[in-house]
Amino acid sequence: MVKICCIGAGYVGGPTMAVIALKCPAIEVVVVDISFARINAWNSDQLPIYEPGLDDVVKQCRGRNLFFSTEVEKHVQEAEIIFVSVNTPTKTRGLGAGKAADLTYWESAARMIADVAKSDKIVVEKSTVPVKTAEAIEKILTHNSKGINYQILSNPEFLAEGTAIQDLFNPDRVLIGGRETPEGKKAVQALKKVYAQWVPEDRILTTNLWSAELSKLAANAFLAQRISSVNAISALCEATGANIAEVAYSVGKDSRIGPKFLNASVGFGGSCFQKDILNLVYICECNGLPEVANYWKQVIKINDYQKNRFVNRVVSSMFNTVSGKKIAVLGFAFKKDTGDTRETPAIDVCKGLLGDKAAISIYDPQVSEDQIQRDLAMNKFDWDHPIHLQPLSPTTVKQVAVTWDAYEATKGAHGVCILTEWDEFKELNYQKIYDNMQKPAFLFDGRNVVDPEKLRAIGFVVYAIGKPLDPWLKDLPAVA
Ligand SMILES: NC(=O)c1ccc[n+]([C@@H]2O[C@H](COP(=O)([O-])OP(=O)(O)OC[C@H]3O[C@@H](n4cnc5c(N)ncnc54)[C@H](O)[C@@H]3O)[C@@H](O)[C@H]2O)c1
Ligand SMILES: O=c1ccn([C@@H]2O[C@H](COP(=O)(O)OP(=O)(O)O[C@H]3O[C@H](CO)[C@@H](O)[C@H](O)[C@H]3O)[C@@H](O)[C@H]2O)c(=O)[nH]1
Repeated sequence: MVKICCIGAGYVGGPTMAVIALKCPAIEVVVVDISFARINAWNSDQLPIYEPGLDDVVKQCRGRNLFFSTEVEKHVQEAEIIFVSVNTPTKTRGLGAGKAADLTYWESAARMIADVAKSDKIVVEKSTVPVKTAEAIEKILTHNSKGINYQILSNPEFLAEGTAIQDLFNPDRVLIGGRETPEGKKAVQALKKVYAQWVPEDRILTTNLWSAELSKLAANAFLAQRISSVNAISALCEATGANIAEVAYSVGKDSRIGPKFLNASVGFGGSCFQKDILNLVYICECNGLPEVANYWKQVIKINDYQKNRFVNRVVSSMFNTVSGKKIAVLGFAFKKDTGDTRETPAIDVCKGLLGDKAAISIYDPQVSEDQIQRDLAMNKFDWDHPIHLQPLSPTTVKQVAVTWDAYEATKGAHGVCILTEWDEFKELNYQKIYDNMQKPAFLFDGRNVVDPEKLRAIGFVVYAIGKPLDPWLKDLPAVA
């Protein structure tokens, strides 16, 4: 039986390996991690991540050909193919701080492989890494090789959270980059054979190593760029009376542009877009391409602008102060159908409101109070380190309450901010919410989930990103 080991049992390692195990019953897959808590959770009924469809896949193969273990070295030693899916956060200190990828976890995984391996290995980069990382990994492995042959492949992951299982079952493409030597080509074929169990051959792309590594960064940059483009236009819509939903629909009807990823929002979040663009910017700078670096930097600047703009809309609408006012925040995750809060725009919006001394009451169907408190107390970029290595929150943020019900969160509030597009927020009884709020009652929709006209008919003052402004907001500055 072919044996695969995956180092890193996170949002990528867990679901990808579960799907490989499901689709390839003849392969034994072991996912290993240094975090006992994570592995215990993978072995329990309460998986460590919330992802629609994941429970079912794990239940079908766990204990059959899918295993989760903390015995990292043992399973690395036994495997022929080793996926490395560890964190690659943005560096917080030293050279490239705030931009470059921190490869500490990757390097330590590579050194461990070199230490324990006794047979030839195919080492697969699953984490998102800077271009040329494979060269560095190759050096670590071959300098410590004891005569063992290593082939490094780049096989970046394109799944999105919330739809991971769907994306893995039916990927737009699987990308495999390898060395163009006979051994490199053989390794590419070995990995291709795994995916070919369920992915049509014409969707398995093979390239050289550097193209595969760069394609991942480029794909995320292009996706994020679309969101910043539509968000930039949303500001102009508000200034002119155009409606972003109509503009995005009309623009996306052009088959050269397409309709996806054109939803205006309070800003993009998630552990990938900002981190990967910063990484791309750093690589451009290191390669003497400042113009290219500046071009991509703008995608992040517009995202920051959009989050600030939202906070300023809230504060300026509410008589220029939210001090001591209760603001309900509906949704804290970075998108619907996930409990993940890494880089969620909700963190920046809440911090902005707290800066103006608001009292915040938060409800999210999948995010715990502990997580929210930790996120609001944490420093930038700390959230993408392995959970057990993150600093514990020193104190709780006092002006923040977390509730398990949208009606409780909004009771007695002066304003409501919708920051995640959970489906249940479309179905809330807004009349009931309005009746229990202070007046005038404000609603700020950062995800365009409600119908502003219906809510205005109830009595709310409504701000919705990129939509024609409420008369209340018309003469107020967009950016205070
Ligand atoms: N989250 C996504 O949707 C997504 C999608 C595509 C690619 N990626 C990329 O995949 C990589 C992993 O992302 P993630 O979201 O799964 O991160 P994660 O934090 O959820 O998981 C990473 C895991 O690796 C473990 N780990 C770190 N160092 C280790 C070591 N030396 N040995 C064993 N385990 C170790 C950590 O304990 C953690 O559980 C990142 O490079 C990310 O950019 C993420
Ligand atoms: O039209 C849109 C689409 C998305 N978003 C926001 O953008 C962020 C990212 O969303 P999404 O891309 O769906 O989720 P991720 O899980 O971050 O997935 C991205 O990042 C992954 C990690 O690299 C890649 O694998 C995926 O292909 C890529 O879509 C979220 O805050 C969304 O709310 C918008 O504001 N408007």
